[in-house]
Amino acid sequence: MHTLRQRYGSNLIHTYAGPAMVVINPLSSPSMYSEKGCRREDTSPHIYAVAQAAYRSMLMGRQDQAVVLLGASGSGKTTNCQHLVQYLATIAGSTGKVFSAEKWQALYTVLEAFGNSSTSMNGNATRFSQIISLDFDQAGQVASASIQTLLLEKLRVARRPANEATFNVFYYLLACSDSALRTELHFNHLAENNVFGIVPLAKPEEKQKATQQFNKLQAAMKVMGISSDEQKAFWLVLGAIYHLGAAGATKAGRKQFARHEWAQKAAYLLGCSLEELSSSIFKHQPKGSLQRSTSFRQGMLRAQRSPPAGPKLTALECLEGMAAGLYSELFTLLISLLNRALKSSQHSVCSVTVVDTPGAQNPEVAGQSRGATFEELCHNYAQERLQLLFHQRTFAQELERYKEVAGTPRPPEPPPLLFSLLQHCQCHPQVRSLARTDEARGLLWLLEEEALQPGGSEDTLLERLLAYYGPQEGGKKGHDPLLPSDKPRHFFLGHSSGTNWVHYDATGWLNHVKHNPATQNASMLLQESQKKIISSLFAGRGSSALVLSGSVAGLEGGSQLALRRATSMRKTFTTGVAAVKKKSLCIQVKLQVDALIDSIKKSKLHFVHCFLPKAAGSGGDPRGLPCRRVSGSELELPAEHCEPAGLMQLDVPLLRAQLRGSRLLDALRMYRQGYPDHMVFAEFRRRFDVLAPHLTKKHGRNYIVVDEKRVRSLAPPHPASRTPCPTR
Ligand SMILES: Nc1ncnc2c1ncn2[C@@H]1O[C@H](COP(=O)(O)OP(=O)(O)OP(=O)(O)O)[C@@H](O)[C@H]1O
Repeated sequence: MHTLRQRYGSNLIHTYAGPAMVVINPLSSPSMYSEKGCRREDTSPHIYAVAQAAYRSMLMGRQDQAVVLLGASGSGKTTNCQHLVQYLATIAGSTGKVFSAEKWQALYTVLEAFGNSSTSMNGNATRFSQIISLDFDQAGQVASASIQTLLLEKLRVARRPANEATFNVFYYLLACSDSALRTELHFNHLAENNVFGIVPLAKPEEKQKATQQFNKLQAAMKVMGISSDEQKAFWLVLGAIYHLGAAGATKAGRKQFARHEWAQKAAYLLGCSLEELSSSIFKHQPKGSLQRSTSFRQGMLRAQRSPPAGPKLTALECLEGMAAGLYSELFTLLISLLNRALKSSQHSVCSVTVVDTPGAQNPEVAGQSRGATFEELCHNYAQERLQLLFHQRTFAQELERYKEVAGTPRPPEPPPLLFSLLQHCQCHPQVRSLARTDEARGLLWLLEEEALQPGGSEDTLLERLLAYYGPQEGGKKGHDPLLPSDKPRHFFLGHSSGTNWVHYDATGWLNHVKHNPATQNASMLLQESQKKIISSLFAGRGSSALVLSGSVAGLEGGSQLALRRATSMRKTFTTGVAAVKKKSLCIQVKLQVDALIDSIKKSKLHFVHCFLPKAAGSGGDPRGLPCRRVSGSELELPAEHCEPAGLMQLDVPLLRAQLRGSRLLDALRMYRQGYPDHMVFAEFRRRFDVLAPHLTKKHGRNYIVVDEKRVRSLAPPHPASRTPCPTR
């Protein structure tokens, strides 16, 4: 370890913690870990070491492996994933050399363009969950690969929190320097207003960078085998979404476009008439004058027969639904084209899967005064479920083992997780009615019920939620996972075992989760396009099993192993609750996370915890922060290598909260009792003591005692102590 630090400077503060690993900075050279078969204890704790451990375990046991990355938004999960995949591909090599480093780089360039955007917590945040699987042959070489994506934040294309951006690709396209393409997309004259907030970058240097990014994206798509005609189809649909935003929608009276000239451009790019476009967005039904294909008309008739329940959607919500639908279709197509480039007919025996989801979201950590959105709730829910998986593998299974070892003290059970509050439903899905009951259902279920109830509102939703899970009279203080806020339709949820209190704003959630027919009509519009380059790409997609309720992409299955994974995911969507409720948007969120968990739970799991060293601050780009990552040597190097101000950049309470929320100390206690490996523990303590030197003291040689009272007093304040709660 010492040698590595001398060679690579400011890179290492990773440590093993029993079955999991902490990574605060992943940058290092693959050559350090170049031997395929190194044992874990021979290598320094590092993201490459995780990759190597998974690879080695797969080779030795012929068992599928999965690496799951956990942590807050901006803590470096995606960056670590990229290092991990690139490293695996490099050390394993590939059959017939079909997977070059250039190909992996191209894959990530394309994914980042279409799936990332700048948020208050991360200047390049991933807005979808991805499962990347590398399938290996008998000789341990990469034979094939595949990607599945879920939980795409598709509404971001039309609506998002103030000061946040839409998907990167829009800025790249708006800055493209190809004049023929600009003319074709009607980009020579841009609108002054855009209801989706899609506007070109203002600063010349940003514009120039976006132009370069667009060229890079085109090159990457080419590397991934996406032809220029296929690329053109992408630009046309993205251009149409931009023009729909410029067209806007009426605020009152008849639902229609506010500016028809821009809607006309959108219709032209999509290859349909203005009337067809307007009908599919606002009327959801055909007019007698629609002359086109019967299937288009039949689809509209289907929509007419099953009108959405509850209060009507506004014209703007219909328009947003169409934009989100178009983008979701485009993203699904993209993933399927990427899989086309990754698949091969080579026989594979085992796989290593890497799971990257958007990190835990908390606008307050980024200095934002707004409440968190429904999308942020979904990402936090996925993080809670992955944490639960960590909990099950780290604690539940270990506790079982302890029971078998006589005389071994039983380690404390960690506190319950929040996830049950979010998804809980006790009754059988087949017989569950949608009528309100006194049953303590989870937030996602309650949200769905209230959205379908006449008179349902965010207020009734919160009333019920607080009645089931809020503070009770005589209940233990400080143990409630849910707290009321003094702002209407706001509430607090204590994520990560109460170490990350998120203030949510439920305003508009009911309409948000309502069935929006315009979103579904998007796929039909693309399939029926008069532009062949569009219709040929999308034709047949709606009826095929490529998309599950528009939520999971990449289920084509190129290899045998990929087919197996796809089958497992499909099963999640067709059995139990899913069979009855897969059309419900709220339940879909749960099903998507179920599918994600199901796809990896049979594998041997490796967890990587990534920590954010410092909050992004008030709306700033975290990449611009001077001391972006904590590194071992920043903490330990002599003064000439380490600016004292650098140390001041560490947000120690934030780091402590993440450390507690990750349950790593619990895991360590368990690990110490189960596997007394003095070296590992001593190393962990040496590195992390700096975060809480006064919280730990040594008993005997190597036993850690955490003063829980003191830890609690140093943790971020409980929201109840900051906000007066009138209902308490
Ligand atoms: N070790 C590192 N050193 C310096 N910068 C880093 C490091 N790791 C990541 N970054 C930068 O920090 C930013 C956030 O990283 P990344 O996008 O990987 O985080 P994330 O956890 O995946 O976030 P999200 O959950 O929002 O997608 C990126 O711009 C990345 O370039």
